[in-house]
Amino acid sequence: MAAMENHIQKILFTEEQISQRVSELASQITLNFSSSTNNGGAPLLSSSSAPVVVGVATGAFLFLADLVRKINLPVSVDFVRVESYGSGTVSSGKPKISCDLKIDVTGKHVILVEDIVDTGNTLACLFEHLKSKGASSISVCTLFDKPSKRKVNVELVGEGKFYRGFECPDYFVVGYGLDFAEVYRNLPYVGILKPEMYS
Ligand SMILES: O=P(O)(O)OC[C@H]1O[C@H](OP(=O)(O)OP(=O)(O)O)[C@H](O)[C@@H]1O
Ligand code: HPA
Repeated sequence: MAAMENHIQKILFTEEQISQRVSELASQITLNFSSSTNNGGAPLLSSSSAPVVVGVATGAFLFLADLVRKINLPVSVDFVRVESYGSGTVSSGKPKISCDLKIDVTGKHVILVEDIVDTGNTLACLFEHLKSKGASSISVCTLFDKPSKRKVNVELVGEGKFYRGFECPDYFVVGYGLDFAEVYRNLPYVGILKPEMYS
């Protein structure tokens, strides 16, 4: 067994389950944004009306990379960096945007891609930010959703939709982008750490 696997108490979502669900989410997004199709073939959506897919760094980097490769639309891709957990397991409650978008999203459909929505603080902060930039719709695509921990709910903007991969039980989870103190993001699955790894 590899060293990092010895740190894991339990796997909650396997690599195969994640891959399958990412494909399903990508298909839903492709379908929802395809206004017309070419004899059942590729969507005719123009690149100017195709969505801007914004990954929330760092956690969403793997999910974003896997998701966009399965979306059959001429999307643009960008990142925004927001931090609120530092090296702990509890939200500071005050997310900070430490790196802004490169793409101008004025009048564009934006899909925010998150690894996890937990308290909702990060999403709420990003929604205010994107609304102030004039995005015409804001959707969320999160691989994990922990509704039991929610403190803030966001109201979707325009035709925005909420795409959710899995409901996550009330554990602090790591892997597939999710970290504890910046470690474990490169695990291909998602699980919980042994209690001794927090000390
Ligand atoms: O709903 P919330 O309680 O706000 O939590 C969700 C956010 O927390 C994590 O980011 P974090 O601040 O740890 O930064 P990271 O992406 O660099 O790990 C995660 O990647 C989400 O962006
Ligand atoms: O469960 C979690 N794991 C890692 N990062 C997180 N950020 C919010 N919730 C989590």
